[in-house]
Amino acid sequence: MGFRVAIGADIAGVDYKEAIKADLKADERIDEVIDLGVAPGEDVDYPHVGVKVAKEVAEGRADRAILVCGTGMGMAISANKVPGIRACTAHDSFSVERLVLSNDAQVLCLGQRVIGLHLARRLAKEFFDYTFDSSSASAPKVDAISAYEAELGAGSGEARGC
Ligand SMILES: O=C[C@H](O)[C@H](O)COP(=O)(O)O
Repeated sequence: MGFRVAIGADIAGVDYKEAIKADLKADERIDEVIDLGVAPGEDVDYPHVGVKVAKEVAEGRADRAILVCGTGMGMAISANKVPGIRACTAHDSFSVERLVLSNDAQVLCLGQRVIGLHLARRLAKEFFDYTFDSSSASAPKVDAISAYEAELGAGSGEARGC
């Protein structure tokens, strides 16, 4: 079974998002591309798109996601607010490899104002070359991130009286 991929951008990233979406649709490793905006010409601030796309992954409707804004950084910061999400900007091949193999990240963030279109398209493609190995030496480190998230999440829930 192939990947279900959610994709999103703000107005500063929509051109790359459209190009990457077309590439993903032509990629035989990908079963479904879920475009959560923005549409060309539409202007929605990046946190709203980043969280919406991250929830698509966290709630199980997508396996991975790609987010594009001006730098990739605002999208990453926003997506990481969704529990269970590991998102980061990666603008070189080695970082994209380690993003999956070291960090088990589900979300790749790219900056349209930082890297060229051809590199962005190449990195988006490479993101699907890798699968995290849960028996690797990296796994306990990712587990530690999840444990901190659970501990801190439980604490804040209690503080809110949830
Ligand atoms: O990280 C934020 C993005 O780069 C966004 O596209 C632009 O944000 P700004 O308009 O606040 O610079």
